[in-house]
Amino acid sequence: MRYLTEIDPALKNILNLAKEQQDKAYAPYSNFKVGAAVLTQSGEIYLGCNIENASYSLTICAERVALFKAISDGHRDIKAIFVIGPQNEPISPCGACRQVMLELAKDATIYLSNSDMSKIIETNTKDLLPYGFDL
Ligand SMILES: O=c1ccn([C@H]2C[C@H](O)[C@@H](CO)O2)c(=O)[nH]1
Ligand SMILES: [Zn+2]
Repeated sequence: MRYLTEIDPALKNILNLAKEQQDKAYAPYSNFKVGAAVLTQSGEIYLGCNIENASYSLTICAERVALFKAISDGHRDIKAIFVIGPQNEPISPCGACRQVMLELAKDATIYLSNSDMSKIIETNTKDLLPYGFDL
């Protein structure tokens, strides 16, 4: 895990797409809008936002939406995941997302950004979930 103060321009473009996706978030309960992007090895990009529900626990996080879109399109080769939140510090994925990423994006590089992309953490699934459950 390391802190980046700048990011490769190609990656920054993808992070920007994730940022735009924050506007699409359906978050009337928390008003906490998160955007995500998933990059496949073949270069395709899938975007996601968080989608909440009046039955709060049914909420799904932005990164799982983006990842499930990629998986449901047949991709099993996830290269990178980008998540951007509304705070001044980089977003931190919840435990459920960490478990899902460990299974579906084992070898991905994960970029976690604050709202203005001035603080970005570069990490991976193992660092995010040491000793995670697997069969
Ligand atoms: O990494 C994260 C952390 C939180 N959320 C969402 C879930 C909920 O809608 C809102 C507040 O927790 O933010 C995400 O989408 N991704
Ligand atoms: Zn989550």
